[in-house]
Amino acid sequence: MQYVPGLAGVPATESQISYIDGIKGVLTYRGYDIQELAEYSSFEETTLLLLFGELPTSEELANFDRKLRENRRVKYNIREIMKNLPPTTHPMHMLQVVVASLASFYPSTEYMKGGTENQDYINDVTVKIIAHMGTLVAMWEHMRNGYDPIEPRKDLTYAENFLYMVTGEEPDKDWARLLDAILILHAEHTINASTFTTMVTGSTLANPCSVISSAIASLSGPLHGGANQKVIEMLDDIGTPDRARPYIEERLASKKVIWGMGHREYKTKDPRANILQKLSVNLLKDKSDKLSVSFETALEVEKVCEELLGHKGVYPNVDFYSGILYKEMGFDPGLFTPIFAVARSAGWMAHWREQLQNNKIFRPTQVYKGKGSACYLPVDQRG
Ligand SMILES: CC(=O)SCCNC(=O)CCNC(=O)[C@H](O)C(C)(C)COP(=O)(O)OP(=O)(O)OC[C@H]1O[C@@H](n2cnc3c(N)ncnc32)[C@H](O)[C@@H]1OP(=O)(O)O
Ligand SMILES: O=C([O-])CC(=O)C(=O)O
Repeated sequence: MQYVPGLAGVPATESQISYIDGIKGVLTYRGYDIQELAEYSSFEETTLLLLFGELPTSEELANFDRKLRENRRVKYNIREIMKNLPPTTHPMHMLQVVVASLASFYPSTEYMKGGTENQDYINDVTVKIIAHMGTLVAMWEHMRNGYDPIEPRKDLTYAENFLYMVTGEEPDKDWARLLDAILILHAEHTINASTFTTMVTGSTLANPCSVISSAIASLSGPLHGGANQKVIEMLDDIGTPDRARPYIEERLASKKVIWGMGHREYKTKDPRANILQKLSVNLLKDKSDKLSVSFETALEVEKVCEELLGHKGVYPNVDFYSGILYKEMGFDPGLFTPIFAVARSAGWMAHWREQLQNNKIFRPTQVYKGKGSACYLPVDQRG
């Protein structure tokens, strides 16, 4: 029996949701190329595609969109739970706690029987969780700064409402479209750590709110979704493009990772990093005729890393350019990973549902390396 660290290359499931070609740099959701979806689809439509496997008809889309809009508002008790968190709570920790607490309001006795026989509960809770994610992140942005949250609106798309709830201003259509594309790009990515967490927790038939809470915890780590905040901190630390090379060389010499670089599945540049880089250029050009210092520094970091790490197949991943976009859009760095979580809730729910269709509890084995047998000695007889 061979142990494979990190289960690298070990299939954990059979899935129909998304596909990666890590050599060619291709990502598809249900067969549709990510570039096309980012350009032409909406987060709402992409979510339906991920959940049900087909692009929806206009009636199906309108129906789903209406349900998402109707489920944006959170219960008073949830708001009270949030009020009692210290304002220093990182938005990812808030999200983990509050999404777990949703289980109190959406208990899962029927679904706990297993299988997918209670399809209404599964569909309702899917909408509830995805609709609530954006609301909770936007609410906390005000609450952690000592202000009352802004109520969600039903007349706006998911991305528009998120922008409105964070800024309190009428959402700019171009920025909402940009955020929509960002949400699509982050919505799904095969069996990454947080999706695997979803599947493991889901396989025990835990309440779906607990399932998604565990996925949020997994995404928060800096080796996974938490890297997007680390990237902007790193770029700020570097300061200017001319300081990139010595900074990278020093980090590599002390065996530290370069944030936003490298990926288990891609041995080339992540296709989403290419798209996010182009979106950054467009946004920056719209705002001024000069690129930002962060962006120039990022380009230099990418160049130096290609030279020093390219032979290991280490190139920019999805987290490398997203922070620059968020920064230009005026989001606080604490919001970067939560925005990722909002988007990824679509993929998590799709995998949770797929797991239930043919559930078998995850219970791998181990290669035991401990003592053969040990003889118990009472504490007063130990040397
Ligand atoms: C949304 C996401 O989760 S995307 C990933 C976000 N995470 C990051 O950006 C953190 C930085 N990146 C990393 O730590 C890694 O690349 C991971 C965790 C993403 C993938 O890890 P693994 O698939 O286990 O790759 P592994 O660590 O084996 O890397 C292979 C080689 O490349 C090197 N390498 C990989 N990523 C990096 C990096 N970011 N900086 C420096 N060296 C790196 C490793 O040191 C290793 O070198 P070695 O063969 O000489 O020992
Ligand atoms: O796939 C992974 O390992 C990490 C991830 O979630 C992504 O890149 O979107």
